[in-house]
Amino acid sequence: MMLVAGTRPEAIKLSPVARSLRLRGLDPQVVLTGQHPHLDLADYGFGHGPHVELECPGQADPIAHVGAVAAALRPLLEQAQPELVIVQGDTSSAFGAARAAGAARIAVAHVEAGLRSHDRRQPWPEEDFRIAIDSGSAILFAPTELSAANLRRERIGGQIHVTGNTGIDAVLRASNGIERRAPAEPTLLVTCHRRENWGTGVAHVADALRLVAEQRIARVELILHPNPDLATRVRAALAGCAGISFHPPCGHADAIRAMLSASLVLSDSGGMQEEAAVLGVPLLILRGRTERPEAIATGNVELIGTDSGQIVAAVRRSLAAGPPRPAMPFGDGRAGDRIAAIVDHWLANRAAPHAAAVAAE
Ligand SMILES: CC(=O)N[C@@H]1[C@@H](OP(=O)(O)OP(=O)(O)OC[C@H]2O[C@@H](n3ccc(=O)[nH]c3=O)[C@H](O)[C@@H]2O)O[C@H](CO)[C@@H](O)[C@@H]1O
Repeated sequence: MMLVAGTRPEAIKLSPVARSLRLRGLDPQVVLTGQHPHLDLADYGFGHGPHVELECPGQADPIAHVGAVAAALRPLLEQAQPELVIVQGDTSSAFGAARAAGAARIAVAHVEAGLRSHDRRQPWPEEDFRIAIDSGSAILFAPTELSAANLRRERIGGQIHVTGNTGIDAVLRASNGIERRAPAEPTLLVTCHRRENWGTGVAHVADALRLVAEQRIARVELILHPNPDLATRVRAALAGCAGISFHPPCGHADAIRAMLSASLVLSDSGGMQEEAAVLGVPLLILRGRTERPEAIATGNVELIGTDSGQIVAAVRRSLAAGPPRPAMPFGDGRAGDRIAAIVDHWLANRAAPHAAAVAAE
């Protein structure tokens, strides 16, 4: 069996699966596509095991990257002949791996299946990629009942299992022993990387952050993305603005520590919406739509978009409100164990027809 990951969030969300599979004696072959080059798996809870590198760095054109990953993975699949390829989420790495497996007639299991914003342009290309991965998967691990309902509505052919999101396993592990620490002065933690925000979105967010810092509404701590082009763009948009500190991308435990030390998080990240709900940290989503209405329903997370006036107003409102309570709409932290048990069962039953044929000879 093979696990394929390309980006930081895939490493974070596949590490609980890898750990639970290993505990069952099912040692997956780990393949890194290289979408986030120099991804150190140990920074994201994956441990130091052996892995194969495909050396396909992320490209400006995500469709081209899908093709590159599929082409690079295909010979490896032909040689290793895994029974199952496990992918996670909605990246070009995940879709490229799923396509290569499909072409080689190898079954695909999709972790975090069924997330839908119901708008193919927001987020693009992720909504397209996850729909395509789901439609070709034999096993679909839906994090919530709502994501399973999305799959049933689309009459997806594979087995659907509601397992919880493995990101919750990861955040509970990473936050173990880290206390929520209210900062002495109001502090915003900011991340912004979604493709639909690369143009005017980043500029509007930058305007809002400049206002927040200049009017001393809060201190701004901005974590840059591993994509160097994007990091340069964000830095340039905020150049010369006092009250804003830039930080390089960090490991998962440090990211969780930063969330727990902030008064408020502003982000277009998907995983941080799930984490904010669990950690009881308020988060404003810098996007027009979300595929995680469960996070909004907790009251800890609010969808505000990228209009600078609305961002500043929402920051003021949120800072004035009391801190929210932790909420667990995405699972109980045991998704990895459930997924490993289902994979184990699937592998055993898949082997049955062959075993029966051998026994009959
Ligand atoms: C459309 C959409 O929502 N798609 C998502 C997208 O991922 P995303 O938007 O969640 O991606 P990021 O924001 O990059 O990562 C977030 C994670 O990184 C941690 N973090 C952050 C800064 C840092 O310096 N160090 C860190 O460790 C942070 O705590 C959190 O755990 O792809 C995933 C994979 O397929 C999907 O699951 C997922 O639906």
